[in-house]
Amino acid sequence: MDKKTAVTEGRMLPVMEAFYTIQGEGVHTGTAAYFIRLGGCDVGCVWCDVKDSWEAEKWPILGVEEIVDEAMKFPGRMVVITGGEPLMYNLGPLTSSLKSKGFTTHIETSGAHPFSGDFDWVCFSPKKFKAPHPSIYEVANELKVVIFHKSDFEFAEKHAALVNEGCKLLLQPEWSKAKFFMNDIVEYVKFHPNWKISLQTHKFMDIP
Ligand SMILES: C[S@@+](CC[C@H](N)C(=O)[O-])C[C@H]1O[C@@H](n2cnc3c(N)ncnc32)[C@H](O)[C@@H]1O
Ligand SMILES: Nc1nc2[nH]cc(C(=O)O)c2c(=O)[nH]1
Ligand code: SF4
Ligand SMILES: [Mg+2]
Repeated sequence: MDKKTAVTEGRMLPVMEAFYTIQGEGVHTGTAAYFIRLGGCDVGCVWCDVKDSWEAEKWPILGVEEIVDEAMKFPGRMVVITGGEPLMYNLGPLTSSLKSKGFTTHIETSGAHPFSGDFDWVCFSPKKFKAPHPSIYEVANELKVVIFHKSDFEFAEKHAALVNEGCKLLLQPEWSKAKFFMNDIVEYVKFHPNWKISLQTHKFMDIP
């Protein structure tokens, strides 16, 4: 079997790392989860906290069965597929295999590529560096906007107007600017109570 074709079809994927930890961000903060971090991203966020992931070629190409077998070794049944940008790949085979084994499937995505896969929870974090693909808006369960500049509040509202009504709205301080923007974010949420604050709690806990 040709590896390139298998990756195109989503039967094999470049895996940077996979680890069992606590979901540190967003609506499901505090829940035990197995993270699968796929290699490759073409979005190029200046403040990305996992720039090492960008080059897909650096990471081993693994078969979906092998990826799922590893996940099965841990007691938690929530899987978070992240990256890199996971929607660069066809996530159909990986998510259907995970769901057949009883996992709930979550994704962390910028939405910059067409949506694929069978997900129970979609966390959409749009970026100014590469516009989202229109397919993400109707499937997003959570809109999580990183605040790095004061103009990001307006950017957040622009995307909030495009997601479904039930979509949860969260503002997350960019890690290096968190102290600088914390007061602005707190005041924003106090006066726009349809938004909540998301913190990268795993960084405070010093866990992966
Ligand atoms: C590393 S990204 C990988 C998934 C996908 N590429 C994305 O951006 O959503 C995972 C999450 O971390 C957020 N993130 C990345 N760097 C960050 C930083 N320096 N401070 C706060 N959040 C950050 C992203 O916005 C995203 O919600
Ligand atoms: N603990 C933990 N929670 C996370 N939530 C989203 C993450 C990501 O990088 O996608 C992440 C991560 O890297 N670690
Ligand atoms: S889209 Fe995600 S992985 Fe890609 S550069 Fe931005 S934060 Fe990093
Ligand atoms: Mg992270």
